[in-house]
Amino acid sequence: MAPALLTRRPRILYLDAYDSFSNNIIAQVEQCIDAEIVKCYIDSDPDSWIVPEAAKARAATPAAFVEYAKTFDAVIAGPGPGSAACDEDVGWMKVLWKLQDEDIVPVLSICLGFQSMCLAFGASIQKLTEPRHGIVSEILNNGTSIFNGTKQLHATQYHSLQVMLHHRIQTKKAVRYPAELWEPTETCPDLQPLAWDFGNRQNGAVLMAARHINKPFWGVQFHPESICTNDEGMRIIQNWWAEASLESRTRNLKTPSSTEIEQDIAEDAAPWPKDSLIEALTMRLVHGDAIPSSRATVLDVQCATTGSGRLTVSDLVELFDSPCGETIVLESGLHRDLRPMATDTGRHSIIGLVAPGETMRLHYYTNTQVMELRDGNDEVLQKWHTQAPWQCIRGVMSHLKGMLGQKPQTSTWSPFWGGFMGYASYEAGLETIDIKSKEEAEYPDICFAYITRSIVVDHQLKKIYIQSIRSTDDRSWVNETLDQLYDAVGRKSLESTPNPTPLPRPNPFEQHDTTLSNYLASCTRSVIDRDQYCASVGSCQKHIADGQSYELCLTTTNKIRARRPRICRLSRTEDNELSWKLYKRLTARNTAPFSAYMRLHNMHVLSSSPERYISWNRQQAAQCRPIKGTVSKSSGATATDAHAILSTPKERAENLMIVDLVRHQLHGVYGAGNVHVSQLMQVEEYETVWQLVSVVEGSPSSSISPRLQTSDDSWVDNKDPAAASTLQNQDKEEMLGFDAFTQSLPAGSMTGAPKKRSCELLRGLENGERRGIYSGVLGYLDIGGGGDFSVVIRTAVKIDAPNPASAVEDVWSIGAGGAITTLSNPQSEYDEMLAKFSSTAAAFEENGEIEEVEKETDLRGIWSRLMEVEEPEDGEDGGLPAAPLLLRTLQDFQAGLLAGVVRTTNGVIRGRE
Ligand SMILES: C=C(O[C@@H]1C=C(C(=O)O)C=C[C@H]1O)C(=O)O
Ligand SMILES: NC(=O)CC[C@H](N)C(=O)O
Repeated sequence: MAPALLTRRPRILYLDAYDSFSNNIIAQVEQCIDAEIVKCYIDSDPDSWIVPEAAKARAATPAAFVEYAKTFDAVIAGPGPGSAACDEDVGWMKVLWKLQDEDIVPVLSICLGFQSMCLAFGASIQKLTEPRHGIVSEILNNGTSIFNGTKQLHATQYHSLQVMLHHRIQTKKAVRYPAELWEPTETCPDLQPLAWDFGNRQNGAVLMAARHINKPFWGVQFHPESICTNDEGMRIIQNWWAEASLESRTRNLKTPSSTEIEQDIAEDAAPWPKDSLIEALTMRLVHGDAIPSSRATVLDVQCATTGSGRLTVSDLVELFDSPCGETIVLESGLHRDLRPMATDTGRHSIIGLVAPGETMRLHYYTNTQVMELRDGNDEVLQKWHTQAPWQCIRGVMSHLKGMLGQKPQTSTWSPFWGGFMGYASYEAGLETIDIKSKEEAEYPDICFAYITRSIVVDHQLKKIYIQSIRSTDDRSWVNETLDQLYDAVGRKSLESTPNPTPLPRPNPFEQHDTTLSNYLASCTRSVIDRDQYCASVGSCQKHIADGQSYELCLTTTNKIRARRPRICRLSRTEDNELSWKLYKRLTARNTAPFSAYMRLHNMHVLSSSPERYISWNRQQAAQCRPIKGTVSKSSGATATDAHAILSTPKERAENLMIVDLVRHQLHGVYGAGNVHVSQLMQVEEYETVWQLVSVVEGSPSSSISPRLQTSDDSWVDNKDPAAASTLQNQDKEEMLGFDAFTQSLPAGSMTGAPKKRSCELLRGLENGERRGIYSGVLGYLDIGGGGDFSVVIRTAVKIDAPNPASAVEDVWSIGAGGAITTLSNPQSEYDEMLAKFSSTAAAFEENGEIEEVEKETDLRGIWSRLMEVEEPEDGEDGGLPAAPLLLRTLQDFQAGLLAGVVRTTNGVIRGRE
């Protein structure tokens, strides 16, 4: 902690240039300095900020900003997309550098902020030869000023542009004597260099930090807050504050008191939607059209459990006839011996029973901003206009939680008791960051069914929970279902006796079904053209080189078309069952910890996602598990090869950027000191792949209310009206997970960073097409306060034609893509996209073998490069010869293999016969 030189708690203004790392900086500063930090965007109207009354009347002018800035002890000008030379990209930052002596405020500028500062004092901004995003390097500094006492500094960089002081080391690539490195130049006499990076030969010497020689302005080009910057990052902030607070001590600020601020917030934030509306909506959801009894509704969790034996999730779903109608299944993929694929993420499967005529739903459409409450027949009961759909859902969840009565009296816990199951589209996510989608969609952007009856399977304990949260007593249903499942478990066990080994999963590819066979035979696919995709990758890289983005997750929508069987046109049940069969083929071909089947409204969603977006438990501890980096085992790559590929700077940079982005999102909700990276870029071994996975966790701070601290078993229901105000605070604490869920949309691994600018660019690059359910999130919101959502990838989506009875063709959309960085190879990116598409498209192939996809010639490149790889002699035990194998070739090969262009037999690479 830096020495406190001010007699009161200092206030620091954080100017946010719409970066995806801002909250990490704020959290770091809060950990170094006991200060109040106020975050404002670079283009916000100062009048709309929490300002003293006097400043409130003024227009959004630089003068108003100056008045506002003067109320702070210091300012941090943060990083962001774009260029310091573009006024819109830096907003109010440029006013800082012109402050008159009497108004001057100490500033720490970071990255874009640093570039803006240097530009103001004579430097120019130039593109780096090789952009540096997510790259960690050793920074040479002179140990003075903000670097005072620093040891070896390793820091993460996120920049494409650099500051040119026209220093000899930059122009001549040499200095006359070592101390010249730290001297101001003739062009920029006011800027003293404090640090340089020599880590990249192409870029030469890149300026990493500077200070103004007689104004209290300091700046760094690197990111002191990144998870991969070492502890010296903290020391730099402390050093800055030690110098900045000396300046601040001499200033006499008129600062608003914190009660004034709170009042302002309370006045500004219009309480929407009204609590009474939310209550009415919740009642409608819970009671449908039934008239609620006079007593306050209590939702008891009625629950029974039994062993699952050898029953699979599919067996259970079919037992309830769910494939015939609407249903939602969240399935954790299992190994062949029925063990969970992943113990952390794949322990449970959840079947949401959608009762015909009974299950209520909420829909929301981004283009019209209309929300609908629908009844069990999918008819609209009520609809209303809202700009705050998530506030509405939040309110309902909060109310439902308040109605929770008795919890299950079981020794173990099911993560879902009942509540909402469904999805939010990518566009619903975009709306939360103020990117509007005006195009009409044929399906809702948010779709949640209110699930009151559910079956949860704990694959680890081999236990089934049969649960109901109906407002009326549902004991008899629970008991009948228990008997039904008990019998089914017994039957399945008899079927497999006397075979002592576990039953293999049924292979849907071996089961004969004429309708299905004909359907599959009629399938044709259309995949984006290689040149077109590579051109888009090139455009992404141009935007990155221009400093507009650090990483862009480019995607495309591929299609599979099939002739619709007559029987499916005639019978909705048959149509639904066909989707279910396709889902079973998908999970057999591409088993995944976040598989999901959803038939609701006009949507058929078949998902085999490997990626968790976010989960949070009932105590509000959240976990995100971003994946960036995959190596397929079937390529013949050994664990050593996988580690080698996944430790290349390209893969690590991709992963690091998303880890920092996810930390930023969680910091925004959980606050400084409560966000931890519990796993950083570890290679995890799965059944068929190695993955580079990080785990970022947010936990409620230790000051949280005792109610949340209690274990589930000692839950104390707090309905005492006297505790109302405490409850209001508790509401915030109890919805932390939900808030992290909504405030992190759209999922960062599908956008890139910085999120907002990247999403805007991607819309242009993807021709403004909706990504829809693909790229969205799918999962559940539990009435007990928890939740779990996957990222919707490796997923096929079909939307019913307006008149399904006469439609002759089914169109399945399968989105696929990948993160593009400056180090990406466009051809390999196409192959990677194709591989991801094919992992899902495989469900639509007749014999389960992957057919050659369109544009055969496209794949020749991979093959010819593979040919350069030494082939094992005939009869020699295969395995890829590791030494001559270029990493790039291995990646391409892997993509080719997934795409079905190449395959291995005993580890020896073969072309298609
Ligand atoms: C875009 C997709 O996947 C995303 C991109 C990944 C990557 O670039 O490595 C990995 C997992 C997903 O976050 C997709 O599967 O379509
Ligand atoms: N992280 C940043 O602030 C980046 C600044 C600027 N857009 C660049 O790429 O150089």
